[in-house]
Amino acid sequence: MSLLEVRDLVVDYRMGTTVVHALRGVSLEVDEGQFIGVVGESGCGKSTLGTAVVGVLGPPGFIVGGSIRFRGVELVGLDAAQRRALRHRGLALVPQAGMNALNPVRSIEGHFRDVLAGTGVRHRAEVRARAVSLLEQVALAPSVLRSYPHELSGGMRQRVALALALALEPQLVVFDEPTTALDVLVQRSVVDTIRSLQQARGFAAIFISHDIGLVASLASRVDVMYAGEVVEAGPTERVVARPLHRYTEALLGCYADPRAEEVTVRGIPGSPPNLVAQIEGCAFAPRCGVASDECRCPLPTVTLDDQWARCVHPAVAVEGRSR
Ligand SMILES: Nc1ncnc2c1ncn2[C@@H]1O[C@H](COP(=O)(O)OP(=O)(O)OP(=O)(O)O)[C@@H](O)[C@H]1O
Repeated sequence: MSLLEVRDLVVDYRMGTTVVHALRGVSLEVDEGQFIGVVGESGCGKSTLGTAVVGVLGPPGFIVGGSIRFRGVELVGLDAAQRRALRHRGLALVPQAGMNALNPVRSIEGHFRDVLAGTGVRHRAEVRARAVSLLEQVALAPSVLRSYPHELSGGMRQRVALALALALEPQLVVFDEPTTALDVLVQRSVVDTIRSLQQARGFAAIFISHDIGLVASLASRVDVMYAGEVVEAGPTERVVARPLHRYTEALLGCYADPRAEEVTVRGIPGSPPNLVAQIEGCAFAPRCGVASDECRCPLPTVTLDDQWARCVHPAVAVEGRSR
């Protein structure tokens, strides 16, 4: 049994009569201690997936189908109190580094007090000792406890968010674009901290990013999302070196290897589809250079070793093809 099993997850955002179909049947698995990446362009549903998994998706977002099993327990359909209890027993979210990840009028110590209260740690001295130890693990000084979020740099706030997530002693951490708002050097040092914490503590992780290069440096497996679906998945090295789906191929073309002799970066023409409309067949077809009429019909799943994609015209010769 996997630590996390997501099956055919469907999530809509409902605003009056408008419905955005943000997740259109997403399935993925994460094993104990496994580090997976979820990549895709803005608006493809990555954050929706992350918030649904940790149980913090709220109106106007609704799970309308599918299943999320964590350690064999079905999370879909739990009430808020049950979800909260479960979060304190193994699931944590590290959101983007922005100010809104932390309460601007609460000191950092106050944040630790709130989070640790949920784990039964309430005595002031104990809260302080745990917080100092957690801050140390993310390379922050104890004096940070007295600070308010606006007094810290973006990188420091991101480290605080990381320490707060670790306070829950999670078995699975969802990192939602944790370094997007940071400059490149700070980004690198936060990523190094995430990597070494994961190795030391052995938690499983879902690292959400639009940057497939960054994900490749961290995750052993990657799921590529487009328009609310996983369109390709497999071991990261294989997906990066030999993408099957034309969208993954295009996404990889957007990132340059700075060590390459000749650097060419291509954008992807057009933009992702509007998720209000129903989509028939491959959502990437209108932007794909090799699309045909078949791409507007139900799609085959093509496989090569332990990599798969839902694509009519895979970028390399495949071994298997099934409907
Ligand atoms: N609170 C909301 N209300 C209405 N629509 C939403 C809401 N949150 C997300 N959406 C819509 O759901 C779809 C998926 O959004 P989501 O934020 O999950 O994508 P994403 O891949 O995480 O994008 P980004 O990288 O920009 O955060 C988009 O069409 C988005 O506009």
